[in-house]
Amino acid sequence: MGSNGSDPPRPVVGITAYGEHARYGVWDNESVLLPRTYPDVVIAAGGVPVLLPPVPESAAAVDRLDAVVLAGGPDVGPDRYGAAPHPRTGAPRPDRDGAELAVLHRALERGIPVLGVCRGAQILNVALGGTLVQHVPDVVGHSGHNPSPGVFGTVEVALEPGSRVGAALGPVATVRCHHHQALDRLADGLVVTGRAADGLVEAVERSGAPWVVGVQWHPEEVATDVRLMTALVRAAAQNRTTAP
Ligand SMILES: N[C@@H](CCC(=O)NCCCC(=O)O)C(=O)O
Repeated sequence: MGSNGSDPPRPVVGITAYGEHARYGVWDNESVLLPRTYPDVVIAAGGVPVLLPPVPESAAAVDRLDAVVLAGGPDVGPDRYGAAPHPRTGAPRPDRDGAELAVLHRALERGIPVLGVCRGAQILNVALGGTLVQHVPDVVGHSGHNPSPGVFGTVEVALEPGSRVGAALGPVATVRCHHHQALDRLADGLVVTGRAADGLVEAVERSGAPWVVGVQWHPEEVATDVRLMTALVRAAAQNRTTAP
């Protein structure tokens, strides 16, 4: 039941989190972390956020969720897509790779909506058999995708009419980006629905139900624009009413 006692319950959205060493309060230890912007944008879109730590048990938590957000984060291990590491690829994070791949596969099995953000779009492509460009400047230069550490670039993206991102955002979106990798060979079952002017893939989706979208940009970085997250939460609510 919703907060006023009569509305339908708000969709519960699991968000995958970082496992990082961190210092805060009295703590100086391994921590489960996520920028606050992620839960805030889920709440603003009408969902209830829960964190999914980078542990195998997070896949079991998917059975209690209505939707999943695969958050941004470190580089996906190249072994996950059959490549040798590029010198600029970050240190492997097998715990997070393994947990997110398991979360995603369980979400797809259950048929609940998924939004992959930046690394999350890359995980989506790798999970379904695609590959990644390991260092964008090798291909097109950074062109605003990754200006400097801690700074998000501004990129204009052309979106396919009739796609899920096009329906949510219109034909062109100006987005915030921070990535040095990108989608390369597209996985079977994914279609490109958004590209930057330099040709980099910025958005992909699976056709048909459920709602499965990956974006190379960061919708959670623009608190005033919750349209994409709202599309995810609406799809989750719709899915709950139609699921067997
Ligand atoms: N590592 C990948 C993914 C980009 C991404 O998710 N960026 C946001 C967070 C970055 C971080 O935590 O280091 C890439 O750079 O392409």
